[in-house]
Amino acid sequence: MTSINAIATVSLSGTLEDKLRAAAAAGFRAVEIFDTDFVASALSAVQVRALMDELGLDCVLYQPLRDVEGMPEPHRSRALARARQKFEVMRTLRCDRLLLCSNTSPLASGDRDTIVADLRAIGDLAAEYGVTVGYEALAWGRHVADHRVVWDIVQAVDHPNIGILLDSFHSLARGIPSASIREIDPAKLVFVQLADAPRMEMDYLYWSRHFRSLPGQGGFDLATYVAEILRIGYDGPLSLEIFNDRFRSSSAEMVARDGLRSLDALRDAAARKLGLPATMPARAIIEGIEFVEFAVAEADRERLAAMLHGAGFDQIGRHRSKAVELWRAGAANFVLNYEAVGFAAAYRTAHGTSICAIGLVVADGPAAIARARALGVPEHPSDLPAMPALRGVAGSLVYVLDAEAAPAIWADEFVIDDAPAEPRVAIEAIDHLAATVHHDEFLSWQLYWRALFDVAVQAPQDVIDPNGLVQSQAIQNRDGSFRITLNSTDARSALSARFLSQSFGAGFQHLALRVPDLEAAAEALEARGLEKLPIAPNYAEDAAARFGLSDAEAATLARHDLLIDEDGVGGRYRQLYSRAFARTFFFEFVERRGYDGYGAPNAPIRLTAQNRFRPAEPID
Ligand SMILES: O=C(O)c1ccc(O)c(O)c1
Ligand SMILES: [Mg+2]
Repeated sequence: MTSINAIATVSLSGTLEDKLRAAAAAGFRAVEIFDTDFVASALSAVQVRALMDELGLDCVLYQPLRDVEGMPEPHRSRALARARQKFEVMRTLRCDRLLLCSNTSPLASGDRDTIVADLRAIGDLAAEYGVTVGYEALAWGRHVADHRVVWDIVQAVDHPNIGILLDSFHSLARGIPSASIREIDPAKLVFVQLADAPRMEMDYLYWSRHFRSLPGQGGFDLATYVAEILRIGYDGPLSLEIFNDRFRSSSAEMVARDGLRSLDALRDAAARKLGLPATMPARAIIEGIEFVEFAVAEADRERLAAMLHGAGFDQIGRHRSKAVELWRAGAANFVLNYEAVGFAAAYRTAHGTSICAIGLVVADGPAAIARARALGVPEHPSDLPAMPALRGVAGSLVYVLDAEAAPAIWADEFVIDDAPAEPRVAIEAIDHLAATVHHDEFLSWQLYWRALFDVAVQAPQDVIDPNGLVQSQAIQNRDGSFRITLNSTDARSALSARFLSQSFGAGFQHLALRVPDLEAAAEALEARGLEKLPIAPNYAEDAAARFGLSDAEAATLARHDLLIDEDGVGGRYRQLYSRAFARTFFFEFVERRGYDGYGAPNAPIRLTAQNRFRPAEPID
């Protein structure tokens, strides 16, 4: 089985030197050098080779050479001259594979015999330098845009120095069946480039150059693609070639680290498809959210207690030895941590009163931790051996509770009071958590959840905030008992951006609680003093017309400031929002009747309502 992981320099930000250093620091031992990165670099080929020696990197591909086959003179001779010059550079770099991408020039001939003859000429030249050329079908190639056509041409060329190069983006963007890879002779498969991408309706070139992502961050079935490649016996490098606008402005170290993690997770997924022995435990099955932990500043104690009370929670326990309280409503547990030292205290210092950790119940706790280790996800020392902690992308913690051990934690750690006399709001459980993350880290968080846990993603949503566009991605387990949405924006004044600056970093901005009947819950919440988010009166009239509501139903929406959505196939969702605590987090109450989404059409209504409470910008 193949084992070399590589990354193309084009995937990483910075100068060529920055890119090489980041790749090596993340643990890569091999890279593809992107032609423009080298041409633009202040380093000579000799210096690049010396740096790679110092960093322990091999150059496994130089790429691309463009617009060669089918060109009329004088372009044909020029193309051969360019090829020779690249072969000279490659000799110094000690690189023996070159990527030739299919011609996009309007001058190019589609005549098959001409293309075959030109590839033979390139092959003869490559032979002089001991180079093998991999011919790649660009999805937008002028005459060759499909790897099946490339394979047909490569067979006709029949030259020892000319083979096929597969790039998952070009194959999967065009919907070419992965089973077609079985036709390829592995001895002629020169190299494999991998990229994922979100599914979009867009021309191939623009989609490829701006929206590629790491495997596990998009919508392609890369596990099947790689399984087919390994099935035919390919044992060369698997290499990430990611053109992505976010990555161009992100930390090269973060992208390189995520890149290696994504390849390891992908190899694992492909091995499972092939029934090969696994190298790490399977993605962990999440059974639910056991608790959410708040780091609370002493000064916020009363205000937070009032808000939680209004939200239907009661304190039902105290920690046996720490300044920690347990608040509960139904199956939703909130842990309020007032400790002066430790993780929560440090988190509070950095972010203010906020959600600092979540506790997830997984089917097999030790296996989940073993997988995290295999993927290089850092652990955080935990006081409780039964509850190890993983670091989330932005520093909050994910406690991992084994399903067998979870029920014991409360009675072991806490003195539990009798049930309070006041009737509670009929809260069932935590429905979902909404995380707001930095624009740069949006894809990193996605990979984190998708590589570690057995979750699926819904289609990404664009949400309109009155002050800018927010991208939202829902992630959930199979039975919907774990749901999280990731939200990010680069619009400075959007609510989620203000949350990031107000709370000094990414975190959970809102938490949704599921109730069986939102009208009854609204009455109970109002009786307990919940401060609701007022919704514009225009909304109920619009919703009544849109969903054919009775006058009574519309009046209920208006009276309780509810939002409603339907999925058109019988599913219905109703929502009620609280005001925010200290401009940082807020609650949502949801009634979910056969509905699997998050009320995305209502997000602009809610965001506009929240915007009314936005404090005036300081004048500076
Ligand atoms: O977008 C491009 O031009 C381009 C270049 C080289 C590649 O390997 C590729 O997949 C795309
Ligand atoms: Mg490519």
